[in-house]
Amino acid sequence: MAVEQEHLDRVYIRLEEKIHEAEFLMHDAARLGQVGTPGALAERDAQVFRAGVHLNRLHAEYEDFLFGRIDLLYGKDGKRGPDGAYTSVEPADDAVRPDRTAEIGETLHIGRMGVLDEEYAPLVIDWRAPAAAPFYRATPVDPGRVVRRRVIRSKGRRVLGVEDDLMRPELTASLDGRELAAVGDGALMAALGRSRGHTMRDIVSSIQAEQDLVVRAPAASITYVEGGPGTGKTAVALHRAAYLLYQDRRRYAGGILIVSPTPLLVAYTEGVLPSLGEEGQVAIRAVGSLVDGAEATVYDDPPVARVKGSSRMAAVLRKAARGALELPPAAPRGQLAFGDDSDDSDDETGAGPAVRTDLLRVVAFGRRLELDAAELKRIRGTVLSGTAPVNLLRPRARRLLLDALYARSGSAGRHSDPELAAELRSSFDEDVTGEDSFAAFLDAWWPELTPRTVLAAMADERRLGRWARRVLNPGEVRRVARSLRRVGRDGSGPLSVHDVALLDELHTLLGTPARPRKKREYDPLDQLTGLEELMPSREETQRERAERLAAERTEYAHVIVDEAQDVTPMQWRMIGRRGRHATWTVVGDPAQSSWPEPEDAAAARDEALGTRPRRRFELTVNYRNPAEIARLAAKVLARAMPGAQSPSAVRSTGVEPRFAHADGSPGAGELGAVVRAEAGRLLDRVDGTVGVVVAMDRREEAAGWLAGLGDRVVALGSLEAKGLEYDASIVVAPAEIAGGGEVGLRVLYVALTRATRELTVVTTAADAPDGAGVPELLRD
Ligand SMILES: Nc1ncnc2c1ncn2[C@@H]1O[C@H](COP(=O)(O)OP(=O)(O)OP(=O)(O)O)[C@@H](O)[C@H]1O
Repeated sequence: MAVEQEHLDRVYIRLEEKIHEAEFLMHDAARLGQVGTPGALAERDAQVFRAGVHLNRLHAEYEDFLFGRIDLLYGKDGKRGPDGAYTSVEPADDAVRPDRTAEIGETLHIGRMGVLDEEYAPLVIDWRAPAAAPFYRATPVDPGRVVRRRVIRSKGRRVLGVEDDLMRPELTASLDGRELAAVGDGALMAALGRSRGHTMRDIVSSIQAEQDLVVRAPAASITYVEGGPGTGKTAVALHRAAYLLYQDRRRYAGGILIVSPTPLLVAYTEGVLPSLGEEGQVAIRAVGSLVDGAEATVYDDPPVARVKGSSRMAAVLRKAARGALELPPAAPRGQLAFGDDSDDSDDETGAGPAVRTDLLRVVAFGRRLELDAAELKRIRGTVLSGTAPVNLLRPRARRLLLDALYARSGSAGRHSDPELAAELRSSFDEDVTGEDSFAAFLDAWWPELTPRTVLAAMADERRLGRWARRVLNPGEVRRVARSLRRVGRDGSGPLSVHDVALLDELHTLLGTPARPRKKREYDPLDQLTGLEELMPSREETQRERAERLAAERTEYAHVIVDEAQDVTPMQWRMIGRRGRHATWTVVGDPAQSSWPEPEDAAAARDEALGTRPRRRFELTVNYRNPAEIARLAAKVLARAMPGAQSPSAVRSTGVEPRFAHADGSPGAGELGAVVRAEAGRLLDRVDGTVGVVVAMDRREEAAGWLAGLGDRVVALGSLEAKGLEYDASIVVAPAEIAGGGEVGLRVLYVALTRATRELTVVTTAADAPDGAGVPELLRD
């Protein structure tokens, strides 16, 4: 420990120097700004940005900066990489002497960022650098050059402990003339046993070999990862984002999108790796928040979700996008820009006096001209025969209306000279389009449609029935229409996760019409130097800038999909549009899928991912659940997916899951009272969090049961539990969560695999517990 403490002291001295350097650069930049030439300003801007990023990174990674060390044999060749470390993976032929003794040729410390000393020798190697890979990859079976791997636990500037693993225990190796010793008994167990808080912790010090292969897989194609609960899929996906950014910052300046199933999981994982947030390249978004300005806040019932998520909806929406042109003019057709209703307050909402759309009447060249309903229908049909987005077809519709009016006017054949004819035509057009009635007609007859208004229009069952003819059955139409009443006539009401994917599809079908650019606020400085463009506004912090950059992006260079087994076909289409030119990492577990039609989803996924080659990986070890909990969960897995392999749990706590029964008797036997008592018990037994998982329709009730127990305990619906973890969990009424179907069993499997230490199952009569309290679903 003293040896590592000494090294850590040197590292922190160097870090402080680097922080001062970055601060100095920022001040220096401020002086540059006073010179005032555009060149100096641009340079200043870049310098401030770079120094700011660097400073942020130093501050963000400051805690527990150093966490590992490897002692290596001499390499095959003497080549060194840019970080000063030898590059060879294999030991030199004579590195091990015939008597099984060896000399340590190189010692590397691994940390959150690379740090060089004054002589440019590596003090710390960045965990994402190639030279750090052996720290994660080496195993006694395949040690490469690694003789000893050491995990260093520190808090701030103090080394708290070291844990060694010998990768070549058969060797007697020496370092600086002294024999290499091994201390402690493994770092992984220490990491796994720690209690959980409300946010996830990174695993940089203990990434395992099978996980490291995924983290560092080349990004040229699609990286496809499957693994059971707790195998580290989410953790690995996040570390992979950090790795990709480190490895090729320029390429991923195009952005990395991480799609997560719920806002709860986003909140849980967002802060894992500070280096992810720093330059706005990485956006972690819930699948219900992928469309700007739309935020899913409600859940659809499973039968509704099943229709809305199905790829059949794409056909319905195609019809709806076109059919919505025929909405009665009195219907609200706000000019809400897609996903942004903030800057259009002065626009019409269309609620004014109704304009007839079955007759166009104008006066041009002194004559009254009319197009009747049949003619208008023909014109609309011609325009819609194209495949372009509906809103972008409006100029064409306008042109065809003018053509038809011109033909009616009898002016068409008046001039044989083409130039004169063209002149006549253009003055005719001017005459017509200058009339308010023409503009009003066009607005009513070919309104600018927004995704929200079309979605709102689908709440009318008869109308939706027309649009969904031969695609949805009447029962499905009724259910979907009914659920959409929630979004209100103008579409501004609450949305479900599935509605958001529909909005995105509609956005594609409707298109965003070109708008005149918004005038910028007048700034006298603009005219002098173009300063506004060059300067990050002084009030905007690094973080805000990052968030703004992320928000403005609509396509990404790499897309990571977490919990991919739950992504519906319509969601795959939405996510696919954000990664048309991207490479992908897709992680999931079919055994945890709450989506009932896997084939439909697989087809949509393949469409989104395209034909790029896929590299498949499997994670096989459960790092979350102790064996006692994993064994119980495996029983549900056997019912949900007969023959599926459960991941093996790495540790055991000796504490078996507990069963408590609520028999419905007043007082202590009532469900709420039993759950509350069990929650209280678990809060006493663990230091960290307790999650109480209930069927979706019991969420509010459950929150009431736990009132006053503090913020270490939370109630959540079974679909919200996805991806989360707690020190202890209570699964309430398994039969209710499973709800009688195969999908429900998979949801129950998710619920049972959330705890890192203790699990309590509370049963009701519907669970038919046996003499030992074990419910039917959890018996062999
Ligand atoms: N190598 C590791 N070292 C330490 N902890 C790890 C390691 N791998 C995973 N873990 C921990 O195990 C837990 C489960 O990881 P994670 O949530 O990424 O699993 P998952 O496969 O996404 O699970 P689920 O399918 O249930 O969502 C987390 O607390 C994570 O930090």
